[in-house]
Amino acid sequence: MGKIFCLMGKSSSGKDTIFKEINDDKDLDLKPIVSYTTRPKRTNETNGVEYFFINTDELNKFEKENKVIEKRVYHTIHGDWFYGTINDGQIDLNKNNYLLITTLEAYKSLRDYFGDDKVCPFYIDIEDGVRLERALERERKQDKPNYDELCRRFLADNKDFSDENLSNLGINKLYINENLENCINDIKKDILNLIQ
Ligand SMILES: Nc1ncnc2c1ncn2[C@@H]1O[C@H](COP(=O)(O)OP(=O)(O)OP(=O)(O)O)[C@@H](O)[C@H]1O
Repeated sequence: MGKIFCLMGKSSSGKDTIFKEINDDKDLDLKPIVSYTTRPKRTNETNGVEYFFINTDELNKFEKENKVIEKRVYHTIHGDWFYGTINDGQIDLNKNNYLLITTLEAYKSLRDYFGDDKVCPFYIDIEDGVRLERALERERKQDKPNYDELCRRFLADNKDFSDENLSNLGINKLYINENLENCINDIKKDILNLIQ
């Protein structure tokens, strides 16, 4: 039976960067689970790669069809942005192992839905000062940098990913993303052990 590997971490901890490398690794041969969001696409993002970008009507349609495995809402300064995992036919644990970026809440929902032997957490961490610098550098490159949202998310993430929340979910291993290559290698090694 396949497994679902969940990459988690605060904003700008490096999830997207690490996801791309792990996803490209031929030895691991993981299939990506692409989440859905109603937030606007960033300049360098592609629909169906980082996320499927949908509107709230499309999300409501999935709900009516009972296809929403989990969803969360963020009350941003631009209104509510939804993120979620949709049972759209992407996931078949008889055939593949999967990789996705997710939140603690979503990890818990996935674990409840598929079972905790199938859903494995990979929590990425980096010192807050470094994370803020990386977030700012990334935001500056956007067509319309949104520094208010960057600050809101930075503060919100520190609550969402508190030590207490992590320990309540039994997540006690952190993958420190100081040196990208080392962090990726640690994650790859542990995933390989879990799928062999
Ligand atoms: N080890 C690293 N060293 C230096 N820069 C890094 C490292 N890891 C990631 N970055 C850079 O930090 C920024 C944030 O990384 P990334 O976009 O992957 O984070 P994220 O966790 O997916 O963020 P978000 O949840 O906000 O989308 C990017 O510009 C990325 O290139």
